[in-house]
Amino acid sequence: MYLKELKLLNYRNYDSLHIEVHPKLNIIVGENAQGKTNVIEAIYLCAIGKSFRTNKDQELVKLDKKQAYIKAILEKANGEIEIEMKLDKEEKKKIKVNRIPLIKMGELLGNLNVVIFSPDDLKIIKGGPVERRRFIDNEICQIYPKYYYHLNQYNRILQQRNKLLKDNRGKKIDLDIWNHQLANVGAFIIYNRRKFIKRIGILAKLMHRKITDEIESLEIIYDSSIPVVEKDENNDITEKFLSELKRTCDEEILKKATVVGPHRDDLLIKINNMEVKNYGSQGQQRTAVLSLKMAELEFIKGEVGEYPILLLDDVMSELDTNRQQYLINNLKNIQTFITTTIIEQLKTKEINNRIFYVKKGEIRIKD
Ligand SMILES: Nc1ncnc2c1ncn2[C@@H]1O[C@H](COP(=O)(O)OP(=O)(O)OP(=O)(O)O)[C@@H](O)[C@H]1O
Repeated sequence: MYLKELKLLNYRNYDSLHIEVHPKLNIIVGENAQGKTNVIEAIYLCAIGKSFRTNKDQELVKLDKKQAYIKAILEKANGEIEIEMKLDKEEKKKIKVNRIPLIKMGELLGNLNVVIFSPDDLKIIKGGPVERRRFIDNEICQIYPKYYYHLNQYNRILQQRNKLLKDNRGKKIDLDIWNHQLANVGAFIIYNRRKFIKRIGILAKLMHRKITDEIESLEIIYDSSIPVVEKDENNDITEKFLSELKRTCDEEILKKATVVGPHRDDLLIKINNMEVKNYGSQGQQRTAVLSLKMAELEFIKGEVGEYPILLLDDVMSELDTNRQQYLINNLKNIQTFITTTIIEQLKTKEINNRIFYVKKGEIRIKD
């Protein structure tokens, strides 16, 4: 799949923008704070329905305006798709796909697939478990909308269950109905996360071996708070989840919160058997993220039959020449958007590309 056109009105620092983009490589160049990431963000928004920088839609609307509008036209194997989004400072955003208004946000997922790689992604390695859970959930939601609905449902049940634990101030309460609901939906989440991590883990291991000339072995393991084993199906996980809830009931009354479940799970990321978070050098941490991102591209291709669009926000300068070259060499069939402050750094001569020069929310094109 690839993006053909992007239109923005009153979006961030853009009054009005209409660009036709290159099916392969698009380089967005400009000094700091000119509007490069804003373009990437608008594309991401059309894929996921929310920004990767903020949860507040009103921040996306130009400061002195009430509404913003985004239109993206894409080409996919089975035809053209038009995604339109209206953002309002006072109302919920409205989305149309091929001119049909969407009723639920989840309906947007799967129309446009993207993989984003920005300096913030180092948080997948260095940040807390919440960052790693966010990474897994975002990826699975993109290709499996049913997961998105289950995740929302799990969070609602969890919130209500935690509220009951809080309101009861340390007294014993009967949570049986809640336990069954939580375990059922939670098992679906754990099952799918493990399946995803297993697949992406194999791909990332391959990528990492190639990038490091066979020197390093990358391993990614789903570390669940429920003692699941390889062969466990959904039902087995539900049973184990229920018995863990029983086992931890005194602890949760004391802590007034649910202490086991997918909301407490994590990922272990290891290089040559050592956790990268604690023992990896900066370079190893960056390479591990690069391997993960390359794996995501292949994973989505395997799932949906087409490569997603790759958004590289300000990461080229963070990679050494070898890593940059590896990345560029592997992008030949993938539409890519790169933001950079210095065009000279990019050695992309062998690939057809279009260069966009950004200055104060205006874009000039050079082919
Ligand atoms: N809602 C808004 N209304 C008007 N301007 C905005 C809004 N949100 C952000 N901006 C402006 O957009 C600019 C930042 O754009 P962007 O994040 O795309 O920068 P960039 O070119 O990627 O910069 P850098 O190289 O520093 O990452 C800033 O000048 C900021 O003031």
